[in-house]
Amino acid sequence: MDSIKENWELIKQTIKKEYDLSNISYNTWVANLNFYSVENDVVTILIPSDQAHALSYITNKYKSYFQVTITEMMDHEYDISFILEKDVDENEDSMALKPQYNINYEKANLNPKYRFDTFVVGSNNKFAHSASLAVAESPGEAYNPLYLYGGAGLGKTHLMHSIGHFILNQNPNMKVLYVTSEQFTNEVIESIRSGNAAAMTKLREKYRTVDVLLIDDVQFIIGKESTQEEFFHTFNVLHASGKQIILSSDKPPKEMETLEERFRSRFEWGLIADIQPPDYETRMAILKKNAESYSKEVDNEIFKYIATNIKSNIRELEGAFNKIIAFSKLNNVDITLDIAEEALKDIIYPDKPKEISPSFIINVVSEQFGVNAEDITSKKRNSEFVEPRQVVMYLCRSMTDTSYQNIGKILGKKDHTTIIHGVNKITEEIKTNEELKNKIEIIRKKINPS
Ligand SMILES: Nc1ncnc2c1ncn2[C@@H]1O[C@H](COP(=O)(O)OP(=O)(O)OP(=O)(O)O)[C@@H](O)[C@H]1O
Repeated sequence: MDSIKENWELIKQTIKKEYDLSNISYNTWVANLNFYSVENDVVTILIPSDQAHALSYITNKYKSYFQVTITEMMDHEYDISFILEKDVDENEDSMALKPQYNINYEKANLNPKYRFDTFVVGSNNKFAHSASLAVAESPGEAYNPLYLYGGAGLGKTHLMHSIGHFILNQNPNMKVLYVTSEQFTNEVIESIRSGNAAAMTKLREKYRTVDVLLIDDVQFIIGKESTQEEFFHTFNVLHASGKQIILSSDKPPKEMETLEERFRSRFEWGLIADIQPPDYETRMAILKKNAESYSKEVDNEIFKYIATNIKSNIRELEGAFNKIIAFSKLNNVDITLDIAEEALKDIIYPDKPKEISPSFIINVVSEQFGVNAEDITSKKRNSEFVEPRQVVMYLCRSMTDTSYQNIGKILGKKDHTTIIHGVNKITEEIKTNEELKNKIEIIRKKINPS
């Protein structure tokens, strides 16, 4: 049997083919991964040091691909572990710390794209950005809790993840944990439902032993009785022991009508920082930064067109740009102002009020499910893409006037019967599946906060 090392390039190519990876995904994430060792049936793979921020992303997304492919090719079961190149190069003494660093990164639940160096600072978010940096530099000391608030799609989540990455880079042994309030709620409900004391103890251990806890969209926890009670005690334990808490919400504490006084006072202990909608210059800068990963030159007029017409939500701004790119690729045309106008005609109506577009729905759903928008509109049948795709079908029907035929077209030329099936499937599923119902509710609020 040939060794894994000798077959390394073949293994990677097989993964590309079998899992239908685009050239961009393959070149960005897989091509640079090198074989390091096999010991006790564990294959260790080297990640280049300049991708340190992507360790947890690569592990989450590609570990199983490598495991299945290598096991099948070698006809022997292997486990997979990833290690950063720089950790291997360093001397023996410091190696003792490194495995912990890897584990901490994997557990932190951070999106590799959301870092300080990919965050554009403008007058709208300057204060929140400085406060986040201050907290990242001295967790537990500068401001505790840090409470970030602002409208939908303005960068709260991006800043939270940036703080997490920064802290882990500076303090590899710190335990950082990012969760959405939806994840937190589901875990609390699950451990209560199990009726098992050990499950509750495990949950408490998970949340009360971290050094940095980041909870996104905390407004969704407020009012949910047992979840908010669990959150309250977690908050107290962490705060009392000087651990850093970072929260985000759509409103400042004083404007949250149903917020009890005990929460309000705690949220106000540290620093409250708001993020406002971006001004024109910041919108242009974000669009240009976003376009850096696109291989072709884009005329400034296109950026101006988007930045002039989409003002209040950065998720929409990015979605509009992605839509123009997709439109030009699908129709095999260059990007001109006419093409941009055509591509965005369902988003930008010159004189009509803004409507909710299917592409915006796809964007929000993909973010909430943690998958790429292009996978939702692809033909891939992997289970992780099927459910979000059906949720898009369901929301397009219930939140827009788009016909079954058009939803089918938008979702990669699917037949209208597939769309009807998807819509029915979700309609039935949410009658019994609380978790999915909750998730869809949050997505709805993100799509249409009013
Ligand atoms: N200042 C910025 N620079 C670069 N990208 C940004 C900036 N602000 C937001 N974005 C991008 O906009 C998108 C939406 O941002 P994010 O998810 O952080 O918003 P949010 O405020 O958490 O929204 P929600 O309340 O709906 O969850 C993300 O892709 C994020 O990377």
